[in-house]
Amino acid sequence: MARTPLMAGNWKMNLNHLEAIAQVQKLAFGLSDKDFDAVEVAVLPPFTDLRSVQTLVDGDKLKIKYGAQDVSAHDSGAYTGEISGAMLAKLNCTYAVIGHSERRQYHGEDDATCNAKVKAAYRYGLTPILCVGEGLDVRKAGGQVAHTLAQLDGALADIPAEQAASIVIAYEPVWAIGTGEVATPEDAQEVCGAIRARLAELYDAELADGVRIQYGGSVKSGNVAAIMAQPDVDGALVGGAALDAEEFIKIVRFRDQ
Ligand SMILES: O=C(CO)COP(=O)(O)O
Repeated sequence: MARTPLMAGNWKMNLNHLEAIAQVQKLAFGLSDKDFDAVEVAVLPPFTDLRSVQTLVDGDKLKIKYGAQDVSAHDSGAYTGEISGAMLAKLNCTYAVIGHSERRQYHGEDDATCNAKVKAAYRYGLTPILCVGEGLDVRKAGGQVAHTLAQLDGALADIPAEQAASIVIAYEPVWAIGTGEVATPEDAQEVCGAIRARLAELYDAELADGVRIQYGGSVKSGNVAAIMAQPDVDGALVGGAALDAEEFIKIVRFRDQ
């Protein structure tokens, strides 16, 4: 099955709502219909930017998709500081990132939390971008596949095939995030291939064949082509390089690099 590559910019805690408007305008100006025919492009701004991004995307009928960097596991109520799936759906978000390593590391999110958030995303029609990946200790011990697949199993517990068919998985080895140390294309393929094989076991081969698996961790215009050449890598989840519109556009145009 031909999987449309997904290039998504995770802005993390960068760019206020005014800067977000400028950034999306730069992307819209720089990208052409030809780009959007070949690649799905998404931005994942902070919550406070989403309304501005929605207004711009709707008003100018932009083909850029957008989503949130997290979603609450709860539907509504006394959860100070949380943002619900219903609120994100109301903003026409397509995606919700779930289980980013920074949420796991700094906010105590575990696989059960991720599972609850995946369910919450699907309750409101949001597509999860589920992040998985090992830290340096696990990598040094050669445990990257087992570790990453255990995260996948945990987050997908009780998720039916109708829902899992649309999920996006982002393999982000923690040691490669923001470090400038990119995984080799072979490293990325090893784990992304194992993720697809596990999806085939958990569901079936056809479903696994259709799911997009991104690589994330120090992706730049200079390394994206080699990573995208791997058979089981269907896109990139880009952090730092997504804050530079020109650089992100080059990443979208990975075939030209
Ligand atoms: O965490 C990431 C994307 O979610 C990757 O970040 P960097 O591209 O800055 O390494």
